[in-house]
Amino acid sequence: MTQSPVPVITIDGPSGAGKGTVTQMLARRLGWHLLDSGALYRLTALAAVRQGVPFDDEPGLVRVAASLDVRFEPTPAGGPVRVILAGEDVTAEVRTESAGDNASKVAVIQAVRDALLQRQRDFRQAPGLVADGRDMGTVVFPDAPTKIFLTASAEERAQRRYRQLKDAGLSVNIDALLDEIRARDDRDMNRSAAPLKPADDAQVIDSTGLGIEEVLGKVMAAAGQA
Ligand SMILES: Nc1ncnc2c1ncn2[C@@H]1O[C@H](COP(=O)(O)OP(=O)(O)OP(=O)(O)O)[C@@H](O)[C@H]1O
Ligand SMILES: Nc1ccn([C@@H]2O[C@H](COP(=O)(O)O)[C@@H](O)[C@H]2O)c(=O)n1
Repeated sequence: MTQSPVPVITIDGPSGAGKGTVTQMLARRLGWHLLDSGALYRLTALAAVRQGVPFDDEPGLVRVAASLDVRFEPTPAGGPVRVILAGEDVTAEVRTESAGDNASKVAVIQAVRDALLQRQRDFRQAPGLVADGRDMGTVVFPDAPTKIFLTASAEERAQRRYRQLKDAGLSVNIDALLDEIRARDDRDMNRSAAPLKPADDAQVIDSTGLGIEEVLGKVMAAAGQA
């Protein structure tokens, strides 16, 4: 008898749409594993900077991506996962705006994406996986039974990021954040390698004006888990 594949819920969408937040809440409620695929691109860029590999050195970046020495360590009481790169805790560094921007520069290279593909697929473990990214439904898990494309207006995403950074005690400028979000959207949507777009069979959820619990409810309903 053939075994049915481990279920996957993919959550793709642009930066600041709430993918990470919803993915964490959903994975916790279902007791499933979680893949933060953006972290792998952020870590590739960070490791490249640390190893002195320039972003136009494609073979160098592929080497860095293929040999990433990373561990994701859950914290007690369901706090944020700690990210350990080559033995060093880089949890805060990997979440900065510049780490996200650098990630989107290395993510345009198809060979870098190829080097990270199997590592992402290895997260598919029983009882299930919730996977957050840009190409989870289109490339990494094309057979996922539930695909969500979570979006929101660029203005609202910039506002959310503004509040997040302000709450973290950082000095930020809303217009600069909006420009950065638009530039990242443009790079992610218009690259030739796995561009950001909804899979043909994705359900699109626009979270503009919706609270986090409301969005979670819609995602769970779409996944048949309500
Ligand atoms: N529906 C919502 N309403 C208000 N704030 C939200 C909502 N969803 C997420 N947020 C807040 O917006 C910020 C960005 O959310 P999150 O990190 O989940 O986005 P993301 O799509 O994973 O972004 P990225 O791709 O850049 O990692 C966080 O501070 C989060 O708490
Ligand atoms: N599946 C993915 C995930 C991410 N990227 C690129 O990484 C950047 C950072 O992602 P975050 O989700 O952590 O903000 C993102 O802007 C993409 O360029 C990707 O290409 N594919």
